[in-house]
Amino acid sequence: MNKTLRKAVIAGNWKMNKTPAETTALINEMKPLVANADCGVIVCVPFVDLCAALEAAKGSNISVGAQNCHWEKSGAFTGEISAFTLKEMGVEYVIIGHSERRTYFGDTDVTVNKRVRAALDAGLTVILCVGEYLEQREQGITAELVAMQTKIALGGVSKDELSRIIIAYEPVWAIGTGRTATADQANEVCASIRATVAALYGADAANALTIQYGGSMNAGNAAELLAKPDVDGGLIGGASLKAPDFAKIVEAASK
Ligand SMILES: O=C[C@H](O)COP(=O)(O)O
Repeated sequence: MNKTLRKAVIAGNWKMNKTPAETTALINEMKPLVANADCGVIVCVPFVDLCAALEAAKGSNISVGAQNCHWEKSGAFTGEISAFTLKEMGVEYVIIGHSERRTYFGDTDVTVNKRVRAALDAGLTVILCVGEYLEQREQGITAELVAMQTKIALGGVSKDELSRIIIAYEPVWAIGTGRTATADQANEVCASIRATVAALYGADAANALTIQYGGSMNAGNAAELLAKPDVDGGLIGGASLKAPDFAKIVEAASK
């Protein structure tokens, strides 16, 4: 697989952090620090911060994403937000299937697939998260599990639409724990995801797919992880909330 065909993408997942005013301040701090990036730069902010983020990011190389979307266009779904609403606002990306959604809010492989479908229909680009729990890694079923998550999530997604999919491999045991997968572990699973996608869509499509690693990636370990042949970027939680740290990861991805 030829990594040079793919541009790295660094996405910050702010999770449930930052108010609108804090969003404006953080993006304004980030803008000059990432202005020369030679990689995609995305910030995925809470729904209520999207307006502030879009306004602050205007004219910069920072793109804005949401952290979830519902699969229906509209209707009686209290507390949910549709992909079409996000698109109309000017949002370009949406994270779907994050393990925190799967663990705390009942997202399943099936609803992840429905959300992916809706996001693509609305014209968004999806950051699709897959990954295993520690027990599953210890059982030796990581590759199978991640392949299954990937296959179900991509059900009904065409080869053309795959160009609007980024997959983020996030081992659940490495999220917010400070315990990072080794670069070899991250690369091994990213490569297995690419093989799954190759079996579904062919080698060319798989070779063009951006596959990120997420799970305690930070300014100190990013370069080693990003140097691996199948790791094409990062989905960053904690370290994306500090502009200098996020900028260092972006710099590591730009080399
Ligand atoms: O979406 C981001 C991941 O959950 C990683 O979070 P973290 O960098 O805080 O471990």
